[in-house]
Amino acid sequence: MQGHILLVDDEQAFCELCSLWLTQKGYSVNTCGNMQAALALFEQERFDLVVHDLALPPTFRPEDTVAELIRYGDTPVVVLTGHNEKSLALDAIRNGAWDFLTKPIDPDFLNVVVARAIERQRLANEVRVLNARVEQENYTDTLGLVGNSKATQSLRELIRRIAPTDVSVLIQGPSGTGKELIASALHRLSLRKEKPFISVHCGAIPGDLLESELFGYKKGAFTGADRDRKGLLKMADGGTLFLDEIGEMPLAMQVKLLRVLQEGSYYPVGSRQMEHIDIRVISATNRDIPTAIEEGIFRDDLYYRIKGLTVATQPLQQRPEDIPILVRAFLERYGTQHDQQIQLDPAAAHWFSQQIWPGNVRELRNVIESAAAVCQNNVLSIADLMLVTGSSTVPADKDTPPRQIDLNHTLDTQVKELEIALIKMALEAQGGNKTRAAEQLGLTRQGLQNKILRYNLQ
Ligand SMILES: Nc1ncnc2c1ncn2[C@@H]1O[C@H](COP(=O)(O)OP(=O)(O)OP(=O)(O)O)[C@@H](O)[C@H]1O
Repeated sequence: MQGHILLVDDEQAFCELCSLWLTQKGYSVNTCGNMQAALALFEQERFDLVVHDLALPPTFRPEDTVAELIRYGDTPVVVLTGHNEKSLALDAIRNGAWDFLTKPIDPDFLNVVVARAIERQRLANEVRVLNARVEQENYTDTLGLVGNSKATQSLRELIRRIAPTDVSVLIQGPSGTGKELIASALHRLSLRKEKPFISVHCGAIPGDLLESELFGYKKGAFTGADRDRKGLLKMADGGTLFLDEIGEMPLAMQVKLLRVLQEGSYYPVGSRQMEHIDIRVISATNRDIPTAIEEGIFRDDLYYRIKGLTVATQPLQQRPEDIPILVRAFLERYGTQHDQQIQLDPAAAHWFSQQIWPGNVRELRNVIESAAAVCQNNVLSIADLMLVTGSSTVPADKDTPPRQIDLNHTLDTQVKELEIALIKMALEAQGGNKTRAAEQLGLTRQGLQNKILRYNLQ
């Protein structure tokens, strides 16, 4: 079939003749005698072209038809006009019609105009598909980083540029904003990609174990060391060592790590044999390291060593335009994993954008996966979201901290509660960075510090 055409004309004999010409050329044709019926059919079926008379019942006023042509959207419309209706034809074209034909219709002319219009529609569809593909690639590229906000776009660009270099990278940002994802993307795009990517969660390994985990040990080095064990540093040799939550590393271990990074060599616990390694170090933290240095819990020399290039991740609150894209991507991933296509109810889609996500992308993803698991008939609804989040109402607005107004409490108490909630939110959103949290709240750093002390929020 060459294309599907909707022919709208109140003259039945003309419709029959025209349909015959077009079907002989391989098109399929539906005819309607008035615009109302045509629009109803247009809603139900997908047409490649509409061929439209202008003087139609009930009013037979061509201007009325011209004004309504817009309702055929992107589908090309060829209008049929009488001999002295040139200005009407021009009006129709101004209103979006693709071309016009003057009655009486010459079948050869009809054929040429219809073929051109259908070809134009085919090309427009192709462009649309290609654009959607490019857009999709922008949203989720090989880095696995979904989102199309300015922040996410810049992040991708930065990753692409710094990945092939061997420079150390410090990724800084709130929890759940993709720091580990970025570290692994940096490795995958680096020249070390064939070698190991070893991830060490510095906050999860107890301080006294961290040294033997990183450096490895010799049999008999301590009670329980019943065999030689290779450390994570050696395992990462030639590849990338990812030091997650480096801000949590005990000070004593920081000194030892600094030495390894400076010298590229170290002794495993209980060994006299020096090991040499060649690693690229990527670190991540949700702490504000300069503040940690001021507080004496992080060494400035180690900071300057690991800092190299700093990549900052933003909380979802600062890039809300990523939320719908992430929701769609996680639903699709869930669907692929479970061989199930899940639709998102429009109210549920709206709900996601209305929420504050302190746990950022991780929290968003968990909520989607839990709701997808309990949803019925493959449609994820508000009720599913309420069920998995334990909420009973939809919060009013994302800028409004969730709280109850209660006339049984004094204004002072409630203002204080609101202040505490806002300060906590800002600190959480800024990964504990007081300077940025103060900026977000419109306070000076000292002003914020005073409130933190007053409300005992340390
Ligand atoms: N832009 C993104 N696109 C797709 N998935 C993302 C994105 N950002 C984060 N995620 C997903 O969110 C989850 C949390 O990400 P990740 O562990 O990288 O965050 P993090 O910043 O390292 O968190 P933490 O500081 O708590 O360790 C992961 O499942 C990750 O795949």
